[in-house]
Parts: sequence; structure tokens; C-alpha cells
Amino acid sequence: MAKKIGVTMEVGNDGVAVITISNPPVNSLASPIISGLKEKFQDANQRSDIKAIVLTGNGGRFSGGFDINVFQQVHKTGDISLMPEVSIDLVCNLMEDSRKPLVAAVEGLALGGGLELAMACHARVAAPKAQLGLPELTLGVIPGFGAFQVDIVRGGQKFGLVDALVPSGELLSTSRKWALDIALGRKPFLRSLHRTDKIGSLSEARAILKDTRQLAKKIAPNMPQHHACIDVIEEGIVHGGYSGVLKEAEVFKQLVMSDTAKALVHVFFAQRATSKVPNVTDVGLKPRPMKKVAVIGGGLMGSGIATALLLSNTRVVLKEINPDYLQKGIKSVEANLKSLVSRGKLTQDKAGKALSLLKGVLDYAEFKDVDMVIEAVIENIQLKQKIFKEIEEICPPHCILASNTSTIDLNVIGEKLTQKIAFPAHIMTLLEIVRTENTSAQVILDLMSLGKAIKKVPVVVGNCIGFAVNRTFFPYTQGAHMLVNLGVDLFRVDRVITSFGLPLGPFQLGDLAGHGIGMAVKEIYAKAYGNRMFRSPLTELLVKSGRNGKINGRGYYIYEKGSKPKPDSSVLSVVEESRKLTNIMPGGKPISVTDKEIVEMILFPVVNEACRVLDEGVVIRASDLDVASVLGMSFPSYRGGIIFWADTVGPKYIYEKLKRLSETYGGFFKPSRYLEERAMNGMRLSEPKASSRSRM
Ligand SMILES: CCCCCCCCCCCCC[C@H](O)CC(=O)SCCNC(=O)CCNC(=O)[C@H](O)C(C)(C)COP(=O)(O)OP(=O)(O)OC[C@H]1O[C@@H](n2cnc3c(N)ncnc32)[C@H](O)[C@@H]1OP(=O)(O)O
Repeated sequence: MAKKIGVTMEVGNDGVAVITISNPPVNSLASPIISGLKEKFQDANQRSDIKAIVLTGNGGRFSGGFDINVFQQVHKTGDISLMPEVSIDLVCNLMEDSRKPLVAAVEGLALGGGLELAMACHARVAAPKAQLGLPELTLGVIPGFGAFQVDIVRGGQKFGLVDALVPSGELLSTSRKWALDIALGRKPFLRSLHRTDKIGSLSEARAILKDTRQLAKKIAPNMPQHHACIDVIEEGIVHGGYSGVLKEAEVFKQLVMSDTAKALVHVFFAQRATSKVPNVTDVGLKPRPMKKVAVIGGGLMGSGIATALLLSNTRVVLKEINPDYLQKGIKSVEANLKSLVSRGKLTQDKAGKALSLLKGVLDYAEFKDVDMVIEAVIENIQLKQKIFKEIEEICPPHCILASNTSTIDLNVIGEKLTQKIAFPAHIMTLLEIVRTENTSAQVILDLMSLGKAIKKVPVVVGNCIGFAVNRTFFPYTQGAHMLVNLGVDLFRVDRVITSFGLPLGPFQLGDLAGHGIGMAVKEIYAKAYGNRMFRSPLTELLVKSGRNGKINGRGYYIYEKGSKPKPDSSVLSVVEESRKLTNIMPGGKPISVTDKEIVEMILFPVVNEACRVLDEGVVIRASDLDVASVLGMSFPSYRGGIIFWADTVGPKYIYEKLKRLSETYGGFFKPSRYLEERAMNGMRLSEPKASSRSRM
């Protein structure tokens, strides 16, 4: 059924006009909605039978904000005129300065422009679970409907953003009465843009703005929108609310066209596109409920997976090999839940309920009626094969057998099985659901549904060593090791990469993950991708010197409780030993590189491997790999993800740079066929492939 888009107005016998926004699923402020609002507000202000106005949203949601599809159109066409020039006309003239009182009845959510419309009203009545927010910064823009000109931009009744909280069933009636009370002078007729009672002196304001500018420089050095917010707030404080709204519209227009906005809007839609899997989500299948799930292995990953499942109200059977390990695993789950409670993310009551769904076992007796088994033991192929062979005899036919492996080829784990199996890999925000040629569409759908239930972002990927993320990023650490063996300071490498936007540089990341893991899987990668790997002895030497990483307080950095990691200068002797063994410094002298070259020598090989991932069809679409790089490797979202960023830099430039580097430093930098083809033909890396070669 076609969705109903528009703005309606119903006038009651009480003389109150209820104006309702309708644009499923989130009542976004698309062009027809904005013109409909202008028409209804004009009409309501002219009609003598209307004393007051209530604004609300259809379907239990007020409004999810301005239509982000318009941003995407502007980015595709470069035509900024697609953006409505409405701030002053709609928000100021027709709402703020309306002769008749306007009350917002807010249910569900009021985000971005949705919240700004509510703020332009003369009062706001909300239902208890309403979500209020200004997420524009996450899209690379700023609120463009005057939010920053209202002197209360924080949520909740306490700060005056919401005047009353009432149960959903009383929302409209309370809002109507509130609007009438304002019309009859029984409640104040407050125009936000005119309010200055909460603004201090100019000097006080300027001091706060100065500190805020310092903070913005620190937390968002690479993004313009945070600094732009401060500029428009200052404009409003110094020159008044109306000037501030005009400044917002002007700055909004500039930011919409910024690279940051293009990247963040791309990631917004890319993340939602991952839910669309051809021949899985478009063939009428329904996901099956996962009522009871077994987790084998109560270590860091197993207990984390068990915790996520329990929080989604799933019964969990946690199996370990002996009572000590089992007790440790259960304690880890308890600690995970306790940490959520202490951080205010979970009530004590819900934590108790979640824990009541957990059962620890030492054998497979409880596996007879499980809907799924997730193996989360150490990365040992024989052990994994043995476990799956054992449980295949016991589990019911419909049961999904899954592994948490982040590296091992699934066909190898499952080679001794007769059953069809599927394997979700790493559980973080990103959930790579890895499919083999044996995995049915139904199982994929079940896993996608379970992934969403445990608040992850599922991305369906093909089967190869490292799957999508770890495969794409294996050159990340190796490029850094090459630079250090070429004489570049390792702490400088980390600083440059964090300045680029990754939260941790490659060396600090290695400390965090633990260097033992890297060594355990090194041979698996060498067997699969050896012809293009840089083999560095640095990790082995580091571990041999007693430095396993954060886990034992020392790696490349020193880790002391309560303080930030400190570079460990004593590690440089280990680095020197590695440099002697690799002996790759030209003429025995350290190379001289710029910061830009450090970024290129580390991330261009990653782009190169990403091209091979696209070429082999390991992902359905390039934007899935962007999402996977952002959520799985913390690649900066404001650069759009690994492929989006590479297309911004330019495939030809990357290809030529890699070609020159490979002539100097060897096969690690050798451009892939996919990259060469696209560079030579002037094609973007994200353009879908013509051929259908795929691992899916
Ligand atoms: C000549 C030119 C002059 C120019 C001058 C400029 C003047 C200014 C004019 C513009 C003023 C701008 C005003 C405002 O300040 C700017 C904004 O409002 S920006 C948008 C702010 N809102 C958001 O960021 C919210 C984004 N959405 C979400 O966070 C979530 O979707 C949700 C709302 C919390 C709902 O979450 P879920 O229930 O999980 O659902 P999904 O996320 O899967 O979404 C479902 C479906 O809806 C689509 N969608 C969601 N939000 C929007 C949106 N704001 N616009 C369009 N579409 C939206 C989403 O893509 C999904 O679609 P599907 O995948 O199902 O097709």
C-alpha cells in the first residue's frame, strides 16, 4: 500500500487546529511536508474559527528531521538549490511569530529539524519515552532551523525544552488544553527566539565560546561542523536570534556541500543498505526465532557473545571444559552486566533478569533443543573441527552451527561436517555474517535478525581468510612495520595515523589486541596472501623481550592503571634488532618521509587489498565494505569508509603511488588488477562490477 505523505489539519469544536505530519516511517521533513506545513500554518492563522494550534506527527513519531535523501540528491547533482530556503519563512514568520499559540505534541522521536520545529512552537508536551535530539553533526551539518538560537538546547523538562510530560493517551488532549490556555492568557505566550533570560553577559558568553572552541579543536580537529556551531551561536548572542537563524541557513548551505557531509551521509545510507541482501531479504522469507542459544567457550569473546544474547532476552547455555573455566566464564558475564549497570546503561532489575537466562554446563546434554550454537574457543582448527563433529550428532536438525572465528576458512572448520553451517564471525558493533556455498538463505536471514536483536550491524560477507575487515586491513600493520624497519619512528607513525582519524595507531592497536594473537594467525595469512605480505620479525622480538601488550602492562607503550599509555623508549633496542634482521634501510640509513607519505604507505595497501575483496565478490556492494571498515576497524566515518575515501583521493593517484612504491620496496605495494583497471579507465572503485564472480 502506497505510504500516505502530507500534512493534514483538523479543527475541533474547541477551536484548536491539530496539524499532523505524515511521512512514514519517520515523518521526515520532505519537500511536500515543508510546503504542507507552510500552507496549514498560513490557513490556521487566517481562519477566525481557530483559536490555537497543536502540531504533531502521525504513527507515534513526531519527526525524524529533515529528509536526508535531499542531501544525497544535492551530493549527487551538486545542485544546492534542491535545499529548501525555508528557515525564516517557516520557522520564524509562520511559527515563532504566529499570532495564535502553537503547541507541539511530541511522541516517539523529535530529531534534527523535527525537534527544531517543536522548539519553534510556544510550548512542548511530550510522552515519557520521546527521544529528543540534534544529530545533525553526525551528518556533517548543523541544525538549520534555528535550534541554536533557542537558549535551551539540552533536552528534558529540567531545562525547559519540554513543558510537560504526560502519558501517550493524554498527549493530544493536554496539548489542546495547553494551547487554549495560552490563547486565553492562562499560560505564558513564549517566543523562544525572543527569550534571552538564560543568556548571561556578552563577556561571559564570549569566554564560554572561547573554551568551547578549544574543546572542539581537541575532539573534532578534522570536522568543520563542530566549529560552525559555535560561530552561529555567537552570531545569535551578539546580533540576536533572527540573525542567528539567517547565519545558520547560510552555514548550513556551505556544510551540506562539504566532503565531511558527503562522507557521513554516505555512511548513513550505506549502513541501512547492508540490510538488503539479494535472494535473502527479497524472497519473502521470515526469520525464525532464536529462543535458546548455546555458546561454547566462556573466554573474552564467548562471555561477550553470551552477554549480548542475554540482553536480547535469549536463553543461553554456556559450555566450558571444566568447572574452573565455567565459573570464570559466568563471572565474566556477571562483570559485563555489572559494568552496564554501573554506567547507567542497564537497570539492576534487567541485569538480574538477563542473568536468570544463563545456564552453565560441562557437557552437551542441554544442546538437544538449541536453535543455534556459537563456538568461541581458541583459534585452533583441529579443536574447532572436533567440537563441530561432536555437536552435529546432538543438536536438532534446524540448529544453526556457528563459529566466532575471525580468521580461519569456514570450509576448513566445517569440512568434517555433513550439515550445512553458517558462521557469524567477530561480534562487535559490526557482525560479519560469513556465508559459504552451503549456507541457506533462511540461515542468513535468521542470523541477520539475531544480529539486529543483539544491537549489532550485520554485514553479509563471503568466505576467505580474514573475511572482509581483517582481510582488508592485514596490510595496515604490515605497512607500519615496513616503515619502522625502514627507520621511521614508530611513535610518530602512531601519531600520524591518529591525526588522520583512526582512534589508535597500528602499534598501540597491536598492544591493545595483544601481540600473541597477531603471531597466532600470521602463518594462516602467509599461506593465503604470502606473495604480498611484508614479513617483519618485530612482533616476535617484542614478545620475546616480555612485551605482550596491554595485557601484561608493556608493549610498545607502558600501561599503568589510571594513566594514559606512555611510549616505552626502551623498546627501541628491539626495533633496532628488527632493523638489523630485515636490513631494508637504503644504504643502511633511515628513509625520510612526510606525514602524508606515512598515511599513504599504510592505507594505500589497505585500499589495494580492499580492491581484491571487491574483485572477488567477498562483499555484496562497495558500501558494505565502507560500513565494515568504519564499524569493524574504526576507520573515520567522516571520511566515508575505506572505498569512499579512496574514491575521494582518486584511484589513479593511488595506483600510480603504489606502482612507484612497489618499484622501490617490492611486492607488498604491487597494485591489484582491479585497482589498475579502474585507474586506467577513470572508473570509481565503488562502481559495481560487470562480471558476477563472487564468493557469496
Ligand atoms: C537555495 C538553497 C538554500 C539552502 C538553505 C538551507 C536552509 C536550511 C534548510 C534545511 C534545514 C535543515 C533542518 C535540520 O536542522 C537538518 C536535519 O534535520 S538533518 C536530519 C536529522 N535527523 C537525523 O539525523 C535522524 C536520522 N535517522 C535516525 O537516526 C533513525 O533513522 C531514526 C529516526 C532514529 C529511526 O531509526 P530506526 O527505527 O532504526 O529506523 P532506520 O534508521 O532503519 O530508518 C528507517 C528508514 O527511514 C529512513 N530515514 C530515517 N531518518 C530519515 C531522515 N531524517 N530522512 C530521510 N529518511 C530517513 C532510513 O533511511 C530508513 O529507510 P529505509 O532503509 O527503510 O529505506
